[in-house]
Amino acid sequence: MLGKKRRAEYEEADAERQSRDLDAQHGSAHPRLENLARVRSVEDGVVPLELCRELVMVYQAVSTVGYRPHVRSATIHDVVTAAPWLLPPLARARHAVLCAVEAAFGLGLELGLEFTGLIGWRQGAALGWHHDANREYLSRRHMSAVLYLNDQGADFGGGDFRFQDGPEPLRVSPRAGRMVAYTADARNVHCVEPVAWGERVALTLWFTLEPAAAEEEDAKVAGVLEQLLACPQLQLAVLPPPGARDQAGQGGQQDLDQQQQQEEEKEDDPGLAQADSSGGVWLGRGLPDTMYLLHPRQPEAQAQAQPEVQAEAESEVRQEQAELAAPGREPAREAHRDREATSTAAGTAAQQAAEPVDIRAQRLRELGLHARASGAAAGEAAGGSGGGTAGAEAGPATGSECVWVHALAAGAGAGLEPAAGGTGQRSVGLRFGSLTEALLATAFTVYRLGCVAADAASEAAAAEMGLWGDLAASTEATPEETHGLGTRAGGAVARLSLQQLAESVAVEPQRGGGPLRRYVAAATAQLRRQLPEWVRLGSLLGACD
Ligand SMILES: O=C(O)CCC(=O)C(=O)O
Ligand SMILES: [Fe+2]
Repeated sequence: MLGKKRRAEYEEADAERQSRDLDAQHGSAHPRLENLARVRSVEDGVVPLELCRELVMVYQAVSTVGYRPHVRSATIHDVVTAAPWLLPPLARARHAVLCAVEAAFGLGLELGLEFTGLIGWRQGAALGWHHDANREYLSRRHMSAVLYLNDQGADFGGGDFRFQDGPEPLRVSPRAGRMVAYTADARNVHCVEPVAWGERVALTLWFTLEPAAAEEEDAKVAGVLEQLLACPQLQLAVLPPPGARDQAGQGGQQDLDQQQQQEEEKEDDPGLAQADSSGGVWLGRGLPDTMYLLHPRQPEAQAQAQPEVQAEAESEVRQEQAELAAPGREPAREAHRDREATSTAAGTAAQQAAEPVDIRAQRLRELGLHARASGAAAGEAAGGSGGGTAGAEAGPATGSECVWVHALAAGAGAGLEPAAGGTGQRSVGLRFGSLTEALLATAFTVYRLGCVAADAASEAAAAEMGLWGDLAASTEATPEETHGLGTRAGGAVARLSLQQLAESVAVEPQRGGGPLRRYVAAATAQLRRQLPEWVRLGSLLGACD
């Protein structure tokens, strides 16, 4: 708890801040936002209630005091630093909000995330009239979105959000799953009324139209994950990528045995053979390569015909990884020099193309995770040299570039079906919107493996697995939810959830054995060492100050 003196200091600073807010010179709209059809939007059901509850738990586990009186917060950076395995729900929610904001304002994939934070407002917390770009250093904040995670009346009293003037609605009463989004400029002066009791928890996001600013948050998160995944305790016995026999793992005889068995299984395992021949991009040092084969999705015939392009992509990824690992790095900064120009092109293409174009795919290409022009019109327009093949089996065609994880290409992903519109092929493509998302998936999967190993040993881990189990049950309702990292406007792109990816690892394949199962056995043995620490941190879930 804060001492009285410190609290008084905070309150004084806050009062001063608020009094300056409306005098601030900043607050003119970004040119792109000047002529929007609307400047604010309120929408319910932006994420499922289960996800809201989960995020409240993440908030409780990670938040700290400090940034204003009676308010606690956990930024995405706090979460990745303190408890990276709690990132996936945060990543899912921020992605869903991003999609909702883009759709509501017709911003066609132009927004980048500048700030992601879980914020809890306790009794007495309030915020006077202000707009969100009211400081020089905040001028790159162009759009704001607040996703409420719990319910006024049930979890807290007071705490209404109000706009000072302008279009209706002028008052927004927080409830779980409700989002208020608005331009951050002076057209949207707003306040938060005092919280009378309880705790009001929200996911607050700021978006930017500045490409460089859009990268910083993700780069920080990816940087921490990279470090974590490279840490010795998490070094996994890496099975060699299919076909890369000279890159045998470090685990001695056991790995060699696994490798041998894997080779044997390839004979009757078309999925694995396909992954092998398409020569995808392997993500990350020390990662479970059998699970994370990133490669641009393409017809099989092309996959075999263009190995050199794949090789180029692979070496670009290695270079990128080296950059990520280098101290003082500024990842992918150079790649963004031209982004403003290309994103304008992307915007035009998005308007012209019948299907949406995913600008995050462009970011992936910049990161070197994609290097192929395969003739998709929208993709070419969006990036010049890029382009991918529409997802025939894993969702309605989008014409956008994709990075696909051929998860468990051996088809061992029990519980993973091809996404909506699937043709029933065994190879399952998972689409990630960014390197960060892919890394998050990795971190999450590692965590899940730890949970599986802890199964019998730890009540804390088991309780948490129960939570995930409930979520799994709740996501079976509709294909959209099942594949729900969120659907883009018009539902044109379906995504598999990270949870499903994790489950694909945790669930033992029905047909028994296979490289996946052996991988899980080897990895869990190693992860067990890490487990006590996870359990200790996991038990912080639900703890309050
Ligand atoms: O939590 C809310 O409803 C709005 C918060 C807000 O206006 C801000 O953080 O700038
Ligand atoms: Fe605000």
